[in-house]
Amino acid sequence: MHLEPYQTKVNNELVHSLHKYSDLAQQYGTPLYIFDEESFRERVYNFKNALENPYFETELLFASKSVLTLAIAKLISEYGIGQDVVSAGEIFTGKKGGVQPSKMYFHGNNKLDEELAFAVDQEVGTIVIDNRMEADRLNNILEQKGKKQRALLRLNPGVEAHTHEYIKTANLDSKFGESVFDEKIEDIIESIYNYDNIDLAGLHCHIGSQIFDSESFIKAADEMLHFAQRIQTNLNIPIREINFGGGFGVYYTEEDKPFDIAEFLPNFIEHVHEKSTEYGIQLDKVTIEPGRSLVNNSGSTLYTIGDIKQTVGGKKYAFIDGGMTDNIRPALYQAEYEAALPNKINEPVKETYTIAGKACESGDVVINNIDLPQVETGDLLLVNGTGSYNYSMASNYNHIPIPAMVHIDGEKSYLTVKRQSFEDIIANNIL
Ligand SMILES: Cc1ncc(COP(=O)(O)O)c(C=O)c1O
Ligand SMILES: N[C@@H](CCCC[NH3+])C(=O)O
Repeated sequence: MHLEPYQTKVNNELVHSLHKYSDLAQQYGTPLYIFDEESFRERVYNFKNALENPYFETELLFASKSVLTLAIAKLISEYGIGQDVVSAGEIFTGKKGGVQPSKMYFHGNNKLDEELAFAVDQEVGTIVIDNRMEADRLNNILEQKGKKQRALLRLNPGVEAHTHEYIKTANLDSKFGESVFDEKIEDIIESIYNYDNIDLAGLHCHIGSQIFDSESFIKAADEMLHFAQRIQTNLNIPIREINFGGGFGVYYTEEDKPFDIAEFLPNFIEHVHEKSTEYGIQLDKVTIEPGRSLVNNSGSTLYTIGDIKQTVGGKKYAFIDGGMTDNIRPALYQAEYEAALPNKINEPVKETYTIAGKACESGDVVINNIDLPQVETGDLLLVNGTGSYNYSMASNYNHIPIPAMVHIDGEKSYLTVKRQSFEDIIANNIL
């Protein structure tokens, strides 16, 4: 078996600060979600820079389903980016953290009446209508309140994105949006446009998540612009904004080859400009709403190794004090991660381990077969690339408390989410 030098297994962005981790573990305990503000700021800056252009207004929105806490919401508002929300809960948290509702885009395939009413009352800037029934319900709510609401319609452009089945969103049977291939699509758009209380500003699409083929985004843009031309020509309805969603792939392991956003986005914007000019569409605004690619590699999770077990079948387990309750992705999507032992960073690789969590579930494995130096009880294990869809998908299965979260910024660290207590877990129980 050939084992590579240990350091190459570590995501570059976090290598420089490996020495900090034992201090953080001492101060905050483990398991611990760690969020690096410096790299997040840098990514926001790169995205914003790459969107600048002389043709139309652009806005960067953060898909807050990927991770949302009051502290993250505060950063979003400080960095002047908008928020993609998918529930009244996300609107509530975003606003509490300082995001202006006018900078929110409200998505979701079954927004409840209460949620729509809440969004309208909070003066959420844009509601992304998912389907014809929702448009009808929204208009009724607006009529009752005597209000007008800016909206986009979510379309499914039918672009095939090569990603995990569960995180594809634009195949023909997707539950999201209305299809451009629906024979009633023009009627649907016309009736939404004609509602007195809905200001239909344009269209939205999102073709899936963790996508590495930049061509898929170009194809989706072509489809959307072509469709916008059809709507403009056949219905005389102007499309002023297109929101192209998120979905840019990120690095988890060596198999992932993300494209460079700073290179891709200016070309994408240029392409959108050229195509919209060719089709005679006067776009005022273009929006994108990445989640994962803004935060994933700013996040890591620090665990403590507990027991180590050699099975009769020959597998060597190193158990951690967390697992699928703080990171469901390996169990849900066979997602892969890299990890390191911060206190043994210079030691040579010794053995292959399976990193398993403590939940009562055989599938509670965070990393299958990772080569590490000799792992001992009490070692710290740092799993990289957990900044998105980890905290936001955490659960209390087995009544395991959700870990604390700490933000680091250079030498500074501060707690942003307290570790759950057992009392917190049963806070809503009634005896
Ligand atoms: C509508 C919408 N926008 C944005 C996102 C963010 O995706 P990602 O985190 O892959 O950038 C998602 C999630 O897939 C989504 O459903
Ligand atoms: N939660 C998924 C992505 C879903 C994106 C939201 N539509 C993940 O962890 O990869």
